[in-house]
Amino acid sequence: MTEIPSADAPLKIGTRGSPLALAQAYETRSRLMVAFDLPEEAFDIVVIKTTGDDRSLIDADRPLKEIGNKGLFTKEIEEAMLRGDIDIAVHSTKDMPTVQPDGLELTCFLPREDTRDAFICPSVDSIHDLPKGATVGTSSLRRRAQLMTVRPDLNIVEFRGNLQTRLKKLEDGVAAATFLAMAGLSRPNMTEGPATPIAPEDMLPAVAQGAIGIERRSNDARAKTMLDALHDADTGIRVTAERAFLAELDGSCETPIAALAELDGDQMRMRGEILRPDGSKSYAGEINGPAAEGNTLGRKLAQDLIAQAGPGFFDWR
Ligand SMILES: NCc1[nH]cc(CCC(=O)O)c1CC(=O)O
Repeated sequence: MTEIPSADAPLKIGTRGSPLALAQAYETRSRLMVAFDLPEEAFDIVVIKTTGDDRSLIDADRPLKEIGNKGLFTKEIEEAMLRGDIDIAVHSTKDMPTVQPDGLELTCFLPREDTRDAFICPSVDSIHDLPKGATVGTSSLRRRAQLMTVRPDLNIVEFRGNLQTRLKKLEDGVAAATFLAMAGLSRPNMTEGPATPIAPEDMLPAVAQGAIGIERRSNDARAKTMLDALHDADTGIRVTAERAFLAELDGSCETPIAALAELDGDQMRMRGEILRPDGSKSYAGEINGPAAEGNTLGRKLAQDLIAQAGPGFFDWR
């Protein structure tokens, strides 16, 4: 077992307070307890409220991107870590900007779970079976654009809040269906219910969907030792390639973007898609190559799509 430098004080694990975020923090703590044979008391879970958790902002039905897109769920957590109030931060990597602030790094990824989206609908099992003009709820720009390419007749409304809130809205007839990441259902153990996984061919997931990422201060030797032991190399390679794709395209959350890198031995297959927000145009592509060059593959795929889309594609921004 690796020796932990100066393990006297508990390791402070920062997280948001949502059921999904807490489940991710508990999973991280359990893995550290096993890896280093430590008791629960060796850790403190510190809940931090972020802009994205501010009910007064969230309850107003404004699209998330208007509230402040980049780092909506991460800014306050990163500030706490830079101050030393927490030592590590557990995130859904999907919510993370592609670049971390000076002094912090995101280099630890837990084994990736189901990357697919789920179709949540009490009445039918597929998007294609929804009645003409049906109302569906989502606050995701990507899902909205992808839906509009296949079902331009649907009435898409802003849908926010945790799983319970959304299910209640479906019950109340506010919408016929909604969408969630499969990983967001399984982590807090809420797979029961009207959820059908959607194949990536039908809805390519968001960059890094289903991957928990753990951030730390660059100069924290204890945190580095602990997180190095949890890191899953394959997940790291996949997520890094997808984030390179995202960085090359945009970086902000204003463009509907999807990507999925998969490994077969030392080979990577990566699919990507960019869309106009209204679904009127979408460009998709695929690239294959050595996993060791994942970063380059991600950037190349992004450039291919930019070339396909032609000049002016991003003009609506
Ligand atoms: N945007 C919120 C968010 N961030 C991460 C997940 C799910 C878990 C994951 O993909 O890691 C979700 C919920 C969702 O998209 O349904």
